[in-house]
Order: sequence, then C-alpha cells, then structure tokens
Amino acid sequence: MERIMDHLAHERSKAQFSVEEMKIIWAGSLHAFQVSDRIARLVASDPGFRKDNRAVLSRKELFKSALRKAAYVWKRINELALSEEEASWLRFYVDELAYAYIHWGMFVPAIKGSATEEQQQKWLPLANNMQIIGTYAQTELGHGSNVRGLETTATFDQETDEFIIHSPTLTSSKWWPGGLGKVATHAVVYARLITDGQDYGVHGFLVQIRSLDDHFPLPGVTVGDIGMKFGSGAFNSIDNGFLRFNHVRIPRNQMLMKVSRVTRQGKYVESNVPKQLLYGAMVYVRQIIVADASIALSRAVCIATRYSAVRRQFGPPHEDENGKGVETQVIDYKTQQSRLFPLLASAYAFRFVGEWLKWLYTDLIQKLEANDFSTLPEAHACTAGLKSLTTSAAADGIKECWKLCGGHGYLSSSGLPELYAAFVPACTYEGDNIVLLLQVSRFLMKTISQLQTGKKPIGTTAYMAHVEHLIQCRCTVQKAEDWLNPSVILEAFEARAIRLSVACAENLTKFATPLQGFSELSPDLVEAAVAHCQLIVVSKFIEKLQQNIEGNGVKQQLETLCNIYCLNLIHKHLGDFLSTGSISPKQASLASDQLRSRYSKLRSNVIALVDAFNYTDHFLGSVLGRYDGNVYPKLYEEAWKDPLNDSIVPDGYHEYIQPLLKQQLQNARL
Ligand SMILES: CC(C)(COP(=O)(O)OP(=O)(O)OC[C@H]1O[C@@H](n2cnc3c(N)ncnc32)[C@H](O)[C@@H]1OP(=O)(O)O)[C@@H](O)C(=O)NCCC(=O)NCCSC(=O)CCCCCCCCCCCCCCC(=O)O
Ligand SMILES: Cc1cc2nc3c(=O)[nH]c(=O)nc-3n(C[C@H](O)[C@H](O)[C@H](O)COP(=O)(O)OP(=O)(O)OC[C@H]3O[C@@H](n4cnc5c(N)ncnc54)[C@H](O)[C@@H]3O)c2cc1C
Repeated sequence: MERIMDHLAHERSKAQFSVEEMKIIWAGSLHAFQVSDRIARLVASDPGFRKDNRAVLSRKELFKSALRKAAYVWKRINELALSEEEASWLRFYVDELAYAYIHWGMFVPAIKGSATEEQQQKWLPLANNMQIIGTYAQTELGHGSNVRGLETTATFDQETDEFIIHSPTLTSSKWWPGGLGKVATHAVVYARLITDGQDYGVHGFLVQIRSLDDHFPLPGVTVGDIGMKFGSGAFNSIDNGFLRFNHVRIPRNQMLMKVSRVTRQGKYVESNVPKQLLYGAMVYVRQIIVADASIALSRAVCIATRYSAVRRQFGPPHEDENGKGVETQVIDYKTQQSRLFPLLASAYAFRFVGEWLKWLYTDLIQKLEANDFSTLPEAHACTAGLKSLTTSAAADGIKECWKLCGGHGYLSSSGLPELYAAFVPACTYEGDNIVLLLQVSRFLMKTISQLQTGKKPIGTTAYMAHVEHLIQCRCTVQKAEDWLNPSVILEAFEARAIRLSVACAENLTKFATPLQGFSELSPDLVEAAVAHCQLIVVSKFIEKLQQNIEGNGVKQQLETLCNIYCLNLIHKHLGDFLSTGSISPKQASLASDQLRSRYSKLRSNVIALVDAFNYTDHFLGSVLGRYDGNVYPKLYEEAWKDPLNDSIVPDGYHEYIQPLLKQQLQNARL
C-alpha cells in the first residue's frame, strides 16, 4: 500500500513545471480557480453530497436520491447566500443529473433569450426563486433534429384571447425533455403558431403543466417518464418525459414574444430581430457543452493516467525507489502513450477552445443587445460545429480511457462506465452531431460562394480570404523539428480545410439543384466541416500560447500538448492531408517522428498535468483515479460493498443452486 502511494509521489516529483500555476491556466483565471476550488472542497466534505454507488440503486431510489440532493443543493445555496457563480459551481461539483440542469441550463435561458422585458419581469423571479420548475419541451416522438417539422399546435382563439395548445397525433407528443416526467411545473413548449387560419411555423410558449398545490397534471395534460436509459446511474437519475396536450388553453401573453407577437386582434407581427433568436437557448447550451466535453474527457484522462502510472505489467525487472524488483508501469509502453497522451492534449485543447467560445458567446449577446446581428451566423456555426467535434471526441476518448485501464476500467468503481453513459448522449442532445456538422458545411459553402462577390470573410473563416494562396501552397517541412513551428502547422490545417471545402463547392455545381447536391455530397461536406472545426481548435490553442503565460515551465508543457494535439490529428486524418496535397508522404512521416519525440518529452509531466485539473476524489468518483494512487486496497474494499456480498450464501441458493447440485449428485450416484 505504501509503495503505491510513494509511487505517485515519485511521479509528481518528476514534473518540470509549476502545477499550482497550471491549475490557474486550466481554471481560466485566479478568481475562477479560487471559487471552483473552494466550492469543490465544500461539496467533497459535506456528507449530504456523498456519492454512494449509484450503479446498485434501483431507478426509484436513484431518482429520489437526485431529488434529495437537488433540494439540499438549494438549501445550501440559500444558507450560504451563494452568488450565481458559486451556486453554479455547487450544482456542478455535486455531479448528479437532476431537473435543475434543464431548469437553469435551458428553461431560464429560453425565457431570457426569447421573452420580452415585460414577460421576463414576470417569469424570471419565479424561476430564479424556484417557485416554479421549468423544462424545455421541443423534441417530439416523431421529430427531433427537424425543428421545423414539429407538429404540436398553438392556435390563437381571438374570442378568449388565448392560445390552444394541442398534440394532434401520437408523433407530436413531446418526448425527452429533462425534468418533465415527474418534476417540472412549467415548460417552454415549442409549437406551430396558427392564427387566422395561417401556420406561422414554430414558436415558444410558456405552459403550466402541473398544479402548484398538489403537483397533479393540469386538465388536458398527460405527462410521464419515458423509461430507463443506457447505463446504470448516469442519466437515469433524471426524469426525461413525455407530454401530450388536449386543447390546453394559455393566455396570449404566454407566447414568448421577443421575436414576433400576436396582437389582441390575432395579427401576427414580426419584430426587427432575426427569427433564429428563438433558437438562442440552443446556442447558449451548445457553448456550455463544449466546456463540458473538456471536463468529461479530462476526468477520464485523469483516471486513466493515474492508474496507468500505478499499474504494472511484464517488462524487464526494474528496481523501485527501495531497490525492489518491479514490473514495467503500463504508462511507459509506447502504445499506451500514443493512445493516452493525445487525449490529455485534447482535454487541454477543448478547454481553451471552450474558453474562447464563451468569449464569442458573450460578445454575441452584447452585440444582440445593441441590435447588431452580424455575428449570429458565425456564432451558430461555431457552437454547432465545436459542440459536435468535442462531444464526439470526448465520448470516444472516455471509452478509450476505460480500455486503457484494462479489466478494472469496466468496473463501476472505476467511475468510467457511468461517466461514459452520462456523457455519450451529448453526441445527440442539443442537436445530433452529424446534423450540426451539416449546418457548419452550409455556412462554409455560403462563405465560399460569397468570396466571388468580394465579401470579406471574417472571424473563424478569415483564412478563406487567402484561398488563392492556400489552394496552391506547399508545406515547407524538411525535418521533424520544422513541425514545431506553429505557422507551419496552421498553414497545413488551413490548406486541408479550404481544399476540402472548395472541392465540395465545385462538386455541388455538378448537380441539378443545390438540394440534390447537398444530399449526395453530405459525407464529404461533413468531412469539410470537421476539418474547419479542427482548424478552429488548433488555431485557438496556438493563440493561447501567444498570450502571456506565467508560471515556471507552464508554457513549455502547453507547447508540447499543443504539438501533440496537432500532430496526432495529422496522423489520424492523414488521408485528408495527403489527398489534398497539403503535406507530402515524407512530411507525414516526419510528423510521426516528431509526435513520438513529443510523447517522450511529456512523459515525466503527465501526472502533474492531470493534477492541474484540480479534481477532488469526490468529484472523480473513481477508485482507479485516486489522488494517492492507493488503488488495490480500495478496489478490494469496494468489492466488499457490493450488495451481493451482504450475505455469504446468496439469496437464491436454496431455490436454484442447492436443488440443482443435489439433483446432479443424485444423477451421478445412480
Ligand atoms: C438547425 C437545424 C438543424 C435545422 O434547421 P433548418 O435547416 O431546418 O433551417 P431553419 O429554417 O431552422 O434555419 C434557417 C437558418 O437559420 C440558421 N440557424 C439554425 N439554427 C440556428 C441557431 N440556433 N442560431 C442561429 N441560426 C440558426 C440556419 O443555419 C439557417 O441559416 P441560413 O439560412 O443562413 O443557411 C435545427 O432544426 C436544429 O437546431 N435542430 C437540432 C435540434 C436540437 O438541437 N434540439 C435540442 C433540443 S433540447 C435538448 O436536447 C436539451 C438537452 C439537454 C441535456 C442536458 C444538458 C446538460 C448541460 C446543460 C448545461 C447546464 C448548465 C447549468 C447551469 C447552472 O447550473 O447554473
Ligand atoms: C439524454 C437526452 C436528453 C434530452 N433532453 C432534451 C430536452 O431536455 N428537451 C428536448 O426538447 N429534447 C431533448 N432531447 C432530445 C434531443 O434534442 C434529440 O434527441 C436530438 O435533437 C436528436 O434528434 P432525434 O433523436 O430525433 O434524432 P434523429 O434526428 O431522428 O436522428 C437519427 C439519425 O438520423 C440522422 N439524421 C437526421 N437528420 C439528418 C439529416 N438531415 N441528414 C443526415 N442525417 C440525418 C442522424 O445523424 C441520426 O444518425 C434529449 C435527448 C437525449 C438523448
């Protein structure tokens, strides 16, 4: 036991940089570090937030436990008079999915984004004080990605000055909203607005669905839970629900009227803001999900890295610090490094691009407030594309981390199965990842077509202004070290991205209609979108390194991580880079040489680099990822806690095992 604890301490002593300074870089600022660190410790030390083994709880127990924790969170927020920022960290570190995520993450933002000032004044205090609990009811049984295809109707009745909300078909039943099944009292419902016999498309409506007195559904409302989801624990603590309306009436002023409104006379009036603002809550959450992806991936990487340093298999006999013969740490196998270190680099890359995206979103909101809508298309493309890119990579990465831990990774006590099950739906919710990439490609094709009109591309598409150069430039790498030059990397990624996009744009012209072209070429368009999004991540990582980064050795570690992130992408997408002529086969081989050398450079720092995430053992929830590396005794201890070990002889022995054994013995004797 002592030996293993010493082992991680030895790993930590090898770090060539200041972990404390890196923690601040990871958190984003000294302030963010201090607040999150304080709240993380508060949660970890409070028995009310203990994480029992969720995998062994029944659905009802799990759900009730999540309700208890959510209520306790609210109590502590009020007792400690926490600020909005602190409250948000508290919900985050409690790490139990419950209705509050949708209430704070989607219901409140939907009101803020789509309601008029007057409506906000009425509804926000109720929501902020938890006098009502809200959900976001958009998806239907028959319609998820295609929001324009939603069937629920909101028909204006001029006589009573009300909207009648109705589910005309089974497929129009709302399906999936979190917190809807058993908890929410209110919902922002997306429905087709019909007035004067005309259908004006999908709009948002605030609808009360349960009584605030006895929690029963209101007349005309049928509501329930959609059932168990993948994985034990994970999303099963939350009540994703179904909802059907039978001519439910709401006052006219419960239509969210920032984008358009219906007058007392039933006239539909558009405001001067783009209708896409109705989808504002999705843009907001997609931006948060990118930050979530870096957190989920970094948790898995932290577990796999610490465990890989503890775990030993095969190898020539080494001597440990005490001169005792030991096997090789699995982290020293080059295959382990080539699978794990790019994931560590990706966690950092996603963290920085998430930080940038938060800035982009804040900037968008400021512009919208000043009636400047110019950056909305780019913000939509960036949030959609990066949500897609980072969640797909993080979900795959978490799965890889569990395999990197061998058999023990498959145990619930490793924390990895639940982490995976809880994160993988991020590839689907808030927009299916392929559907979102197609949105990005649409934006890219539009930008390319506008180049011909002389319109200057801005923001993340600014590189497209150099199309003529990027289409014909040749990569200048001659030796492996040349790959450490950021401008060389950037140009290779820009050339690959623009060449894929231009090829798509040219191919699209060969079809009878753009619609037909988009449909036939959609796999290529998705690849072009991925290339563009990877370029954004690469360029934001490089930009981060150009900032003033303090702390002994911190910048050097980030440079190595950035090199690994970029070179590994080249390695993984070699087909693209070679087929577009962005690099040559010889340069590809030099990139691989450089990548190997970066792994060696990073090796002695990896434990400290995952320590910089500053995750408490409580938050990690993993025996394999413990800070002290005391893995084996704790695995043994956890095994004993399994309900099957409550009795020596299992329940069922007398009914099923004993008779079988007896029968077989008797048969043998005959
Ligand atoms: C975009 C679509 C795929 C398709 O759109 P269409 O092609 O049909 O076109 P449209 O006519 O709709 O659009 C035309 C035009 O608009 C552009 N557009 C589209 N969307 C947007 C947008 N959002 N913003 C700006 N512009 C937009 C589009 O590109 C066109 O432009 P051009 O004409 O110029 O080309 C659309 O149908 C779509 O979005 N589909 C996806 C559906 C979707 O995403 N649904 C989400 C449902 S809600 C959900 O899934 C919730 C899950 C939540 C799970 C838990 C989350 C956990 C994390 C929460 C955070 C916690 C926070 C806690 C905070 C705290 O605690 O404090
Ligand atoms: C855990 C979880 C929580 C959720 N929470 C909420 C919530 O709170 N509120 C809410 O309203 N919704 C919620 N959702 C629903 C979610 O937003 C939808 O599942 C999502 O938008 C995808 O829609 P879909 O399920 O209909 O998939 P579909 O659109 O049916 O996708 C099925 C397949 O078709 C493909 N596909 C679809 N359209 C195209 C296209 N145009 N081109 C190419 N391929 C296409 C997709 O790539 C996918 O492979 C949640 C979902 C999950 C899993």
